[in-house]
Amino acid sequence: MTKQEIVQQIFQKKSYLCVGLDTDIQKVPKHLLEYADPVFEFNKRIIDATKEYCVAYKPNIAFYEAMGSKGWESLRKTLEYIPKECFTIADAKRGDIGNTSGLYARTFFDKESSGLDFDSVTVAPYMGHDSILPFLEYPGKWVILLALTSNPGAMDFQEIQLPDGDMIFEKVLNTSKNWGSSESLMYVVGATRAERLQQIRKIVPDHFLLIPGVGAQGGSLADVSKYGMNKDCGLLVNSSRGIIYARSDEHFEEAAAEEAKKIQTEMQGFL
Ligand SMILES: O=C(O)c1cc(=O)[nH]c(=O)n1[C@@H]1O[C@H](COP(=O)(O)O)[C@@H](O)[C@H]1O
Repeated sequence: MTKQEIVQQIFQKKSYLCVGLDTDIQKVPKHLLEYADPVFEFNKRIIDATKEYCVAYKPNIAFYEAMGSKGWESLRKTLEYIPKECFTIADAKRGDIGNTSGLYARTFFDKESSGLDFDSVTVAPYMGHDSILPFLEYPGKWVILLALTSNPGAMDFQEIQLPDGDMIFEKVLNTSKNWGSSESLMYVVGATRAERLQQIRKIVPDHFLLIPGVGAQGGSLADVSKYGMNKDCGLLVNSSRGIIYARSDEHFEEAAAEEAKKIQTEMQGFL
């Protein structure tokens, strides 16, 4: 999917919401457990309930991998079910030596090989350019590189100041921004780190940012939008648990729709 198509969808739907499909079999409402594939049944209902309010879906691969081959099949069916206009993110946080990264890229981007055809994959920057470039060889696909993450452990490395004055997350942005372009590379910045967004926008004014951490992790949509938005919007803000587990009984779809709509309405005001 092209940047222009993403931007068009954002302004059409007046939303930059990404719904995180972090589907935990232990949290799937009981009445769905009688189906052959409860994870897919849950996702299908969540997608139907939220597709009007969001522009992207992000299944976190851990939830599917943990279920073995059954989980991969639920993931494949879920990806097929997501409406074509929605941007899809494989949140896999991959990255390895070049030839291995090539296989990870094939896993998420090459339908003939794996059955999966995501628009993008999250990648860790630690191993450097040759771990990222194999993902960028797929035309029309995106790498979403971790820059400043939402978790407390982000402080362990990402904000260490280097002798040239850059913090490590700034070095990641400065070094990687020319590996691809703003048409193929996005960055992850946690919503809990909104105070850094102005600084980040000085380095990557045009790139899209994937911002997880509103909802369950307590990040502020208002702050993220105020400091992170650019002329194209430039933001995809993710909420997973806050939407998909808004209720855990047979009314979970209505509750998910309500939560997604609430966020979309707020977003409309910021666009
Ligand atoms: O790459 C991510 O999506 C990610 C990066 C980050 O810094 N923090 C973060 O929470 N995430 C992911 O975003 C989702 C957040 O889920 P909720 O906290 O339930 O909304 C999870 O799938 C996380 O793995």
